[in-house]
Amino acid sequence: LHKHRELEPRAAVESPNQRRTAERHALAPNTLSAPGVERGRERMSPPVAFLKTHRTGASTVQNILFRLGERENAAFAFPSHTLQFHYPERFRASFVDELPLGLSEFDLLCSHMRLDLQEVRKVMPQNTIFITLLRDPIKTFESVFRYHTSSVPAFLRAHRAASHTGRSALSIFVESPETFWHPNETRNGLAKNPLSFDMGLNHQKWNGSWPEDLARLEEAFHLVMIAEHFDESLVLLGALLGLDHEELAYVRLNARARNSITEMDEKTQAKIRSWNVLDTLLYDYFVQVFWEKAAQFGLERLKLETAGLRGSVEKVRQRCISRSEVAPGELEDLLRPWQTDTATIVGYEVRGNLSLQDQGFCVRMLLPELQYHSHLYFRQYARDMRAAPAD
Ligand SMILES: Nc1ncnc2c1ncn2[C@@H]1O[C@H](COP(=O)(O)OS(=O)(=O)O)[C@@H](OP(=O)(O)O)[C@H]1O
Repeated sequence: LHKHRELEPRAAVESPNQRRTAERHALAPNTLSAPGVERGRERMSPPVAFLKTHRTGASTVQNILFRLGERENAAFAFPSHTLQFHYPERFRASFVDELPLGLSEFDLLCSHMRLDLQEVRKVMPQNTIFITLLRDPIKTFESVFRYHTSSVPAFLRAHRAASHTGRSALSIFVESPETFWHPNETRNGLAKNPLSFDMGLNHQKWNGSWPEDLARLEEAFHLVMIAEHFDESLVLLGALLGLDHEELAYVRLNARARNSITEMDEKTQAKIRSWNVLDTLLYDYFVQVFWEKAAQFGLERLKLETAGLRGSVEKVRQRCISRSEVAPGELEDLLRPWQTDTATIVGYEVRGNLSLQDQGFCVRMLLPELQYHSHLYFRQYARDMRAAPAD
């Protein structure tokens, strides 16, 4: 495997994201790879398009898919620039990088985008499995607000208005969101119904086509996972993709430190719900669809499999992690998640004295998105991921 390449993201101004050591890390071999997998393609699973929604637990699912793709030497449909498909623009097939030399189709797509189903279908093979992940809209919004405060104009205004008031920017925002939010302003997609926005729906207001749009999404997606039933969701994902418990085992990635979570009283929660009413509609709809799928799978079987998966998750934690919820400043570069100026994202310390094989397995399990993406991108194209084009 190539050496992990350091990246200089365009916006790397905050010290928590700066590479503080000159150390370069080689990723130890992927223990789950069959020998020689670097050369030949060893695809066993169907092609997958994973719509990576914001602040839902999607990096954790993406990590499972990254590991799957690396193991099987899959061709990733990566964005041509950065980690995201020109977000928050609506996805277009032209945002995808070229097919790797000698290949005729992509196998996996799992980077952030605003969905356009027809455009994704132009990129992915016909038998692609479509999956995504939704989270309780109140929790999602609180997380999105805190994490993306500086990059979403409406949030930034509320943040400024809150300074010196002793109140949270979130409570000030939801008290009168229209004061801070302008419908035509770009980069405000996440400021109202972020889940619906990512799903490509009209996220500003309900209209007559909503029921039809929801039904179309239901038809298109083989599985809409639910973060509140994360393990059950993974069991259903495993059944779709033919993955066993060890392949589905995960650690919770991209989580905020406790002091970066805004406490919400009931009034604030109710206001968040009403500002994001379309997300509630979307979420409730797919929770119901989820339990229909679970019933088809068999509820007793689901319970058993979930317990089995949890056992594997626990084993992986024991095997790989020496410390959890580690502050970014204490993490080595390779394992430090991307930070924003309004949220601290914690990570993990990998156990010392691991065999080379275990190191390869464990480091991949804990790799934050940027590091894993750039590793896979380099592996696929033998060049570094491109920075965002200049405006
Ligand atoms: N397994 C599992 N179950 C439940 N919740 C989980 C899980 N994995 C990650 N998380 C929580 O998801 C939040 C991060 O989401 P994303 O990775 O989608 O964020 S991002 O959009 O890629 O930045 C982040 O939420 P907050 O900590 O509330 O911000 C994570 O804690």
